[in-house]
Amino acid sequence: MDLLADVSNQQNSEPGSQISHLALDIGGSLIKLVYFSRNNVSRRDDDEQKSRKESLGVLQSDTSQPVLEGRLHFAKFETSKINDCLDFIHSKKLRLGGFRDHAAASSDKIFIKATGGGAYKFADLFKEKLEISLDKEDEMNCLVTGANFLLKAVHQEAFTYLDGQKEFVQIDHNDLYPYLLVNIGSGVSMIKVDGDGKFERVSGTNLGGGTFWGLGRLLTKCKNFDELLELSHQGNNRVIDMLVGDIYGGTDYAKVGLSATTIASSFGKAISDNKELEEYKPEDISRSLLRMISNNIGQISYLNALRFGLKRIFFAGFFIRGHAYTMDTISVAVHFWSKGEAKAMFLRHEGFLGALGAFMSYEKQSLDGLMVHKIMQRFPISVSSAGDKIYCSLNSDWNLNDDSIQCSVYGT
Ligand SMILES: Nc1ncnc2c1ncn2[C@@H]1O[C@H](COP(=O)(O)OP(=O)(O)OP(=O)(O)O)[C@@H](O)[C@H]1O
Ligand SMILES: CC(C)(CO)[C@@H](O)C(=O)NCCC(=O)O
Repeated sequence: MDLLADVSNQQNSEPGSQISHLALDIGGSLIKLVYFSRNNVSRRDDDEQKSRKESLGVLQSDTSQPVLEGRLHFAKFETSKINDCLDFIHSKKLRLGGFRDHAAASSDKIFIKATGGGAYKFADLFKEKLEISLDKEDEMNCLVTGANFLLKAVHQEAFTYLDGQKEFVQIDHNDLYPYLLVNIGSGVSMIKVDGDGKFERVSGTNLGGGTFWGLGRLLTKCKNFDELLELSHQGNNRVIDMLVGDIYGGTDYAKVGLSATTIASSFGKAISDNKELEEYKPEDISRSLLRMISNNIGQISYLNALRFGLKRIFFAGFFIRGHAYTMDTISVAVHFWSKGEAKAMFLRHEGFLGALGAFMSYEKQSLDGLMVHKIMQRFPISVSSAGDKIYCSLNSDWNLNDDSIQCSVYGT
């Protein structure tokens, strides 16, 4: 099996770099891409590498030399604009990140790892437009692989968010499992994770990110997702939501633990307001909608955690978008229903779990003659069983936008 980048000297759009290992996650709303572009390492760069290695905290006794350096890139496209994605792959020559399977009947075929429903739906399109065959990886398996990798390999990956306070969670590798992974994409999957490759999709809900964006677009005329999310900042959900206090004449229903400000019925005020849609502010609609979806997901997640006795729930998926109000609502729902027993946690690289999982599935294939068994940030990882390591240093905020991280590969 050859990685195309190993056998080709073709240029790509970044001078001095070569693409290897492109992986795709083609979902109902978004296509996510992860790819590695490497720079050739020359002797001249030795000093720079040494200082980088030191800054990454590689042990002084580790005398290994960097074998290659490069960047791990992340990009996303709306699935409805798949042609933009195909153009991107073409223009950046990302197809070089595929591989040829010599064991297969026609060894001239180029394969790219792909997951998500679109790996099936758009397989013919990729063949027709880019002459690429998609090597399909199971979506849930990729999500779990991506989540386990991030939780184990990336420092300050998981955090809690409550009352506007973000707090990073120290992950104990020996005490990570079991946990509930809630991936909020177009729809929502809830997966009980018991170990590496050990998981079960225990539940899901069709009220997910697609519902928020779809209903929000119809009700507010917003043109893009971020605009809708932005609107929710300025909105007041109490204008449309019917609160316990609205029903109980301003008082709590204390006997069953419901405060006057608890939402009794999302959008319930619209029943009796006698107002037309145009009379509601789009920002109030957006806020109510965001609260409704987030609350519901938080509640179902908690119920599933309860069902299996899980204390930790990790939320991921591009719906979250690192958005304060979304995370706060989910956290409050989990806290409220579990009476503080269960903990909602979020992942900095929320949207790329599936794509990273597909990317990791290349790991048994050669990269520059090496076997790459782990991609890891310096922190706080043990030596990989195969010996070869990639250290990644993260730049500060790449979870929110398309970005890349610096990686160095050190053979041992
Ligand atoms: N720029 C954007 N355009 C569209 N949706 C966005 C955008 N940014 C965030 N979202 C939200 O993220 C959701 C998609 O998340 P994600 O990419 O994790 O799922 P998906 O893989 O497309 O869906 P599924 O796994 O259900 O097939 C959208 O439904 C929307 O709520
Ligand atoms: C169908 C998938 C798995 C596609 O990613 C996702 O959109 C989802 O989990 N939807 C929810 C389906 C349900 O369990 O009701």
